[in-house]
Amino acid sequence: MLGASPSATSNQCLSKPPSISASPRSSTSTAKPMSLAQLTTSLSIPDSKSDHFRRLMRALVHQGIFSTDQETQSSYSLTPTSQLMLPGNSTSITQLLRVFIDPTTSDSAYVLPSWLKSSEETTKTPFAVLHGHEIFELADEKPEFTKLYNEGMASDAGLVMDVVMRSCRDVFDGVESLVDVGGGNGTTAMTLKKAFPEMKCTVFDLQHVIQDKMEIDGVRFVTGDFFQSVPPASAALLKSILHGWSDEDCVKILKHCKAAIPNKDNGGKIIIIDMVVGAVTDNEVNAIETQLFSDLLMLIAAKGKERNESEWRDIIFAAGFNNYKITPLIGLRSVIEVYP
Ligand SMILES: C[S@@+](CC[C@H](N)C(=O)[O-])C[C@H]1O[C@@H](n2cnc3c(N)ncnc32)[C@H](O)[C@@H]1O
Ligand SMILES: O=c1cc(-c2ccc(O)c(O)c2)oc2c(O)c(O)ccc12
Repeated sequence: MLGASPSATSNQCLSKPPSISASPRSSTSTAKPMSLAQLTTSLSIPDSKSDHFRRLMRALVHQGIFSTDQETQSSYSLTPTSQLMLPGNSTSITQLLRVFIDPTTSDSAYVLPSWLKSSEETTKTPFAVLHGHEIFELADEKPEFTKLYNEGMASDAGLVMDVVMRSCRDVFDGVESLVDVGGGNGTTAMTLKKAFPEMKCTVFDLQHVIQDKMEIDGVRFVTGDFFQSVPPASAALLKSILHGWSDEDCVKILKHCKAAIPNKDNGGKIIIIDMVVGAVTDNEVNAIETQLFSDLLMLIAAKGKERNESEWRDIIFAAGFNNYKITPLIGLRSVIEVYP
């Protein structure tokens, strides 16, 4: 994928054509469409491979990664999709895409056929069958992959929190303190702290993710295990957590979150940011298809699943909550506010 390739960073003049405005962050750069010759030169592709490269671009145009003028097909521009892959941008998801295409993740898919047929491998994911460890247990053996994974999740947080802050920041209004459960490197909590300076923000995650961080930009870091307990706060945030766990595990995590927040009369709430399969705001066919592929990723790399509303309702009520409200965001995710 050109935009995601480290060698494509010289491709800067493809950034942000003025005609394309669907980037989540509006751009001030003046990007121009590029001809095939300009592209092959800047990507160091020899003339002998120019036509091979043109065929790759043709397929990427068909996929919506680039656009081209219909008549001459002589120049290529970025689309909203490829704008999300530009390096050095706080809403770039290049690092997340690198996690998906890394052989550590993608090779697990090849285990799926034998895994499905085996009655023994019900407690391990295809990922663990291949690597001997689940994804969060690889820090010692594959530190490079764990680093990539944590950076990938942070890049997802950069994009999704940008959308959340633009479309439903009121979800966080009046929240005095918040614990970001499984909050990774703190990207989400830092975005919230910037937007709500009065909010006391805590990131809660495993030792190997947080290491010796104590406090950064007013955000506190606490090490622990959400299957044991969750630090107290007025609200608990679960972003891209529950999709990675079985219904039983989700109920356990949600119960620990419920114990961490004030009761019904005192205004506690849980804020879940995850996919609700079928709850999409636009371009339904593509969005649902991508949600279903994300569900397959959860099948190979995690013990979880992407849930539809009825599946979310079941785990929310099983954990003892009384009420919830779903707000779909642009893209694939929804915000689910959950009340005791
Ligand atoms: C898919 S990532 C999501 C990270 C972050 N919430 C985000 O959306 O960018 C899942 C996170 O859960 C953390 N995690 C996994 N198991 C955990 C546990 N038992 N207790 C606390 N955190 C855990 C992982 O280390 C990782 O940071
Ligand atoms: O490989 C994974 C990928 C993701 C993931 C996160 C945010 C996204 O936007 C997304 O599209 C995928 O989440 C995981 C997870 O939550 C696990 O527990 C285990 C593995 C994964």
